[in-house]
Amino acid sequence: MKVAKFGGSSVADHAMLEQVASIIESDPDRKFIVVSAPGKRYDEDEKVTDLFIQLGEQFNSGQDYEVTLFKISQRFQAITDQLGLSDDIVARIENESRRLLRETTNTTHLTDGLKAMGEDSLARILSAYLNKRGTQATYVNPKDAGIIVNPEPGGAQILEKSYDEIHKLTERDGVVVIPGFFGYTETGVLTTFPRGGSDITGSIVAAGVQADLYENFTDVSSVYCVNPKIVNQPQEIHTLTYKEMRELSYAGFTVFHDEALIPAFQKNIPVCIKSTHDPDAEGTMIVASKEDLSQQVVGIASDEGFSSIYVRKYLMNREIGFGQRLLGILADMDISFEHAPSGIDDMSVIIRRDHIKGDKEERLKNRIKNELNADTVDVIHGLAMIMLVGEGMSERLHVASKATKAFADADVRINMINQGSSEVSMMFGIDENKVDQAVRSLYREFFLES
Ligand SMILES: Nc1ncnc2c1ncn2[C@@H]1O[C@H](COP(=O)(O)OP(=O)(O)O)[C@@H](O)[C@H]1O
Ligand SMILES: N[C@@H](CC(=O)OP(=O)(O)O)C(=O)O
Repeated sequence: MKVAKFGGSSVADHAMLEQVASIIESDPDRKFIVVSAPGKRYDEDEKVTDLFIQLGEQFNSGQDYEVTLFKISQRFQAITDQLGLSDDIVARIENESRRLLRETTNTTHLTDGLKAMGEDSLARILSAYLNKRGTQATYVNPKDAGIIVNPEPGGAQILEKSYDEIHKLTERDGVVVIPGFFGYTETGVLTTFPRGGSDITGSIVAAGVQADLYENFTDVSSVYCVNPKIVNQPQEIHTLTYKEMRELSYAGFTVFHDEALIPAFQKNIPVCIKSTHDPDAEGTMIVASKEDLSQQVVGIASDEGFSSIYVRKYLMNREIGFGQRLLGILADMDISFEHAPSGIDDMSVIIRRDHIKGDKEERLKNRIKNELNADTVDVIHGLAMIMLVGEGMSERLHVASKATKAFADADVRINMINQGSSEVSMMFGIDENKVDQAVRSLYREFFLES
């Protein structure tokens, strides 16, 4: 028994949905299907989820939102027309969106309600389409599926007790189609997972029904060792461990959500990343452990948009609790941090740039200066983090020397190195304008040179 999740790129238009239906029908084990909202059909296209977010923002700021609602309806209308389905589904999208706008007084609940409409509608469409083709299928709302989450709008996390409820889905006949990306709180409030969170739903369902395999269908035929948008046709990765994939996803491999590994991992369910365009290709398996650890680095991930808060205070080393108080200010201001390298009289905290938008940066600096009596507080923007990952990274010195050579070859200055507590990764901070040249050089060093 398998769970198959189809991402936004796999359900972007009617032709993709025809392909999705054939993939489902080609394997009777594909019983539980999780879908995203229609994604981009071409580079400049808009994702349906983004359109729904825009709709909510326009409504909240008193702007005209009719054009956006029309765009959304048209997008679904094109799909249902081409698949020969009734107009009811599209009428429902418009009516339900208007009802949400009219009746939802809480802004965050409204945003989540609208955001979920894309996957919810697509699941209804796919289920109707499968039935039209003669394949018995049922749309199951996440509430009926038992997906119960904590009340954190846009950042939901599954509650453990969901799994027993989800397991009851195995009693259902035919194919079960569940919209990804959202669940319900114990008090019945619709709450979405973080962006890209349909991967998380797929993993939760796989854990709940105790699937033999969680197949994640996307627009690439495997996970590559570097982002294919930076290196043309990089080497494919055939097998990864959960640990490796989680590090890589978190550090920039957007192909699979980093929070989607945990549910599958806890129940030891293997994950396979596969291409909707080429479903017979082997794909990438993500498993608990692998025997061959000869490869030191399996992947190089990169991500931009980081800032460093540099704090200097003479005799910081003698001041017990300084780090705790610094991080306490961040926690108090609801800012999460990524890394915190420190020296004798200095400490840097690396955060995501968008955590200190607007006047928050100035407020943060003032608090650090005043409350910690810091000599210097500087915020440096424009940083990128590059992460080398591999369970076989036992000789880390060797990896570090190869990496620093690659940075030097590419004429890229390293601002920060973090060997980290994780035994499987090594992180480098550099100028974000130099990411592509750095990644290409690292790729040459670790994957092309023998
Ligand atoms: N290392 C990588 N291997 C494969 N794809 C990657 C990698 N890093 C980033 N990506 C990007 O992830 C994309 C697939 O993820 P996403 O767009 O979220 O798909 P979906 O719509 O199926 O959820 C690919 O098109 C690719 O550009
Ligand atoms: N549609 C949601 C959730 C999701 O998982 O989408 P995708 O499969 O396109 O990454 C988003 O855009 O965030």
